[in-house]
Amino acid sequence: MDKQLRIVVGSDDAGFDYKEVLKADLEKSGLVASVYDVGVDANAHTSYPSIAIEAAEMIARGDADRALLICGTGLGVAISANKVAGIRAVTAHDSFSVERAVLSNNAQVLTFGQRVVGIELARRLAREWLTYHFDPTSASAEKVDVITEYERRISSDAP
Ligand SMILES: O=C[C@H](O)[C@H](O)COP(=O)(O)O
Repeated sequence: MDKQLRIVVGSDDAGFDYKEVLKADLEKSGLVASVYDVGVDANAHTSYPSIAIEAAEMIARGDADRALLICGTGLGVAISANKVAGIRAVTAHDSFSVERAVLSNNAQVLTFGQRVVGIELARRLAREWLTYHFDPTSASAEKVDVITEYERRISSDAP
């Protein structure tokens, strides 16, 4: 099951160093089907919303399963990814929150802040993240459904 995951990684320049380390870890893990990098590249300065929206849209289109996004705090990429319909993105810098982000919230996007969390903790959390899979028959599913239903309602109400 783990091998089926298609992961998108992305960062702004404030998260570039962590993005490169975490991408290499994912590629070496043998636990993911593919890793796709939406940037930034070294010396690039694309802002965090553009990167996060591109990654989130890949998930919304069904081209990827999850995204791991890094900026200075992890907050800007989470806010931006959450603007894409159907996307649930969270910043989580502790083990329990990473677990619950998947098992409670079915969050497809995990974000870290390079200026907030140490690299070894970030690497550990990313490894743990891969081991969790949302159970659509769990008691948490109906709560996530409320979010999905709200999104459906507001998009059908839109002029
Ligand atoms: O959430 C935003 C990020 O932390 C970003 O990397 C830095 O943004 P700023 O340069 O606007 O502080």
